[in-house]
Amino acid sequence: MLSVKRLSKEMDGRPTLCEVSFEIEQGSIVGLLGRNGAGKTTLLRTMTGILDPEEGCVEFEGKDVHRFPEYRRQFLYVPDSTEVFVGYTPDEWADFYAAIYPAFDKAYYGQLMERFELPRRKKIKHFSKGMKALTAMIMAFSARVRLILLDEPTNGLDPIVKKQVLAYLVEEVADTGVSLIISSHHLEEIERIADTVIWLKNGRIEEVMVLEQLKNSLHKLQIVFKDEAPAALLEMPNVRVISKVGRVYTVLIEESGTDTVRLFEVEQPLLLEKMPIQLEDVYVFKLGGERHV
Ligand SMILES: Nc1ncnc2c1ncn2[C@@H]1O[C@H](COP(=O)(O)OP(=O)(O)OP(=O)(O)O)[C@@H](O)[C@H]1O
Repeated sequence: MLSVKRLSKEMDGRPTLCEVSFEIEQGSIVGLLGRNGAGKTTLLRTMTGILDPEEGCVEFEGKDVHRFPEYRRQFLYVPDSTEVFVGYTPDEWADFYAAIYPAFDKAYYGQLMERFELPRRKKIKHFSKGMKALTAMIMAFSARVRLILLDEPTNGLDPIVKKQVLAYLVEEVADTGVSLIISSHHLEEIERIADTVIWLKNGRIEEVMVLEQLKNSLHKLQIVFKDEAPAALLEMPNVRVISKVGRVYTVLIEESGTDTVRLFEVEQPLLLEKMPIQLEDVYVFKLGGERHV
């Protein structure tokens, strides 16, 4: 549906995005992860046409969105702040979007505002941070676009509102087939909802991971050996020891079957427990140790 092709962008003369390429399929949720300054916002702003790339392009169903701006009406960028709209009421914001996005669904907008108990005629500047974030998302989903780009949508939200927002995002994707790209620093949030994760580092894609596929090819074991730990097993190329606390080893094993896991069982350890795989484990295994974004 959307292809980002070798996108490069400079900010203030400094390379900020370098040859970034990936695809987004209909109905998918893509997590965009990276540390502060990795280039996430610049990528989202370049994808939506707010910024022009130096090199490369963004194609929506084969059309270059920088050359054919009308295709940008098929997607919508939700920045991490709603400052632009603080002087508006939600109803005025909805009118503004309805003028830009031809499929804006006013009835749906009304339903969602009611569901989340948000006032429609109060100025946004009097809203709390959580209310502002929810309103921005409601506007985006009411626009009935094909792709929504969310820049740190859960930033500053309390845990209850955060949970509500994440559940709502998944529900929208399931109901409408809209695609989402969500930038975040939070592995644990993204892993709950994304099907693909893109790691951005210094403006470059470090890794694109299809989560289900990866989680199925990785095993995590907690093991306590009877005697000496078998070095030959722990040093196998598809095995990585991620921690050793006393005699307790936590290891990751990459394989689609269970042959290596069996080799550990043959050792008859005192304890061998299979643990659930988390996105952080995938990151540690693939990218080696740098655990925090
Ligand atoms: N308007 C701008 N003018 C100059 N440099 C900029 C501008 N916007 C971003 N940059 C630079 O581009 C780099 C990437 O910034 P960007 O905001 O895209 O990163 P990010 O991954 O979204 O970071 P964060 O997680 O902190 O929001 C940074 O080095 C930043 O200083």
